[in-house]
Amino acid sequence: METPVSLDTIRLAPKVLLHDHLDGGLRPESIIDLARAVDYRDLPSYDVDELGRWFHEAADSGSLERYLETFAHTVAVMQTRDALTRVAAECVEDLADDGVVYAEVRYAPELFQEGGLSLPEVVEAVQDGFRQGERLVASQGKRIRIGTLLCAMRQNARSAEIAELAVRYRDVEVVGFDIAGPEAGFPPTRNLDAFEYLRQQNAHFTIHAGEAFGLPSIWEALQHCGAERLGHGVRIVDDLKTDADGNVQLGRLAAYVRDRRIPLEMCPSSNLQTGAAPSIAEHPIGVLADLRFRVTVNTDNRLMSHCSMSGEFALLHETFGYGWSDIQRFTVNAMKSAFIGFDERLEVIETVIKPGYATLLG
Ligand SMILES: O=c1[nH]cnc2c1ncn2[C@H]1C[C@H](O)[C@@H](CO)O1
Ligand SMILES: [Zn+2]
Repeated sequence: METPVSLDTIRLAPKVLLHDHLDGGLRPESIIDLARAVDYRDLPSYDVDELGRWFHEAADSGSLERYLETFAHTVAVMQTRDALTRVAAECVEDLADDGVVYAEVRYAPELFQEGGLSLPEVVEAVQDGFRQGERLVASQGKRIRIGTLLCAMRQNARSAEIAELAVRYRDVEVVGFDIAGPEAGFPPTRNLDAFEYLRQQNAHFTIHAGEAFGLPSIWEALQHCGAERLGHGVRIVDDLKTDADGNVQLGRLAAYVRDRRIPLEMCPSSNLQTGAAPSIAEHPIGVLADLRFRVTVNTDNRLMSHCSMSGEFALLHETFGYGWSDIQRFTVNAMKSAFIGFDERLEVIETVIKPGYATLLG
């Protein structure tokens, strides 16, 4: 018998997450602990519930720039080796608790040097935390694997250095690179040398594009920079036209994205907060999934958007009526689009995802 789809049953389903920011997913209680440890006095509240609410409300601003301002507090308490390791380990535990079996978690190493850490020290502290978290989860009989993406911030000029760092740590689960931060005024083409280097090294990268800025940003990310995936990419809907008979026509860029199976890392709750989509019912994920773009579902920032993978799927189930076969398709799409090896992706699809959904489908 088919298991009914609900938040609780979605939590049991194996899920794959490609777009989650380490500094956007801290537990409010850990932020308070870490702030006390380093005597950081600027948190808006030292009460766990109130602080959680503050992040969600402050990020609910309708603007990417204001959304990003809330990261000042999480970044401030992540300036030591121990803090980075703890935050990374807790991230793994929280994702595994939610039924995530593979996740690519990203962060910008350049933001964590205020306490004197070198870039390699930052990366090693986070990798230690991910491995600790994976071991803990395995000892509880659950399975999760974490790949890391290193981000360079668009507004800084350190992308070449961060790209080199990603390549240096590629054999210890740093699986790719990204650029993040404010989109308007910082086109991805400012980082061409980094992308050129990554391509020469056969390394993988995704680019935040088409979130706060439209089609030109997506076009540049793909055709100038060579991005393999798009972070968000929601504005690709601007290249769809509905004709008089109600048929949707794809413009050249949208057709390219669909034909080449370019993965869209869509983050519904985050998009509502930054104003990239007006409401969940009008979120482009509906039409893009109908048109069979390679859509994936992601959290972006679990703290700021007060969300989880299971919560995002529950929201989509309520809004668009998606059932297990749709959730499985999004999950397989994500696993196919991961930056780990083909054989490793296949293994997760065949041994974890397909059997998991077969059980739920009954
Ligand atoms: O949705 C986003 N768009 C652009 N940048 C973002 C988004 N969410 C988080 N960031 C930024 C803030 C973090 O400090 C940085 C690295 O994780 O990435
Ligand atoms: Zn993001």
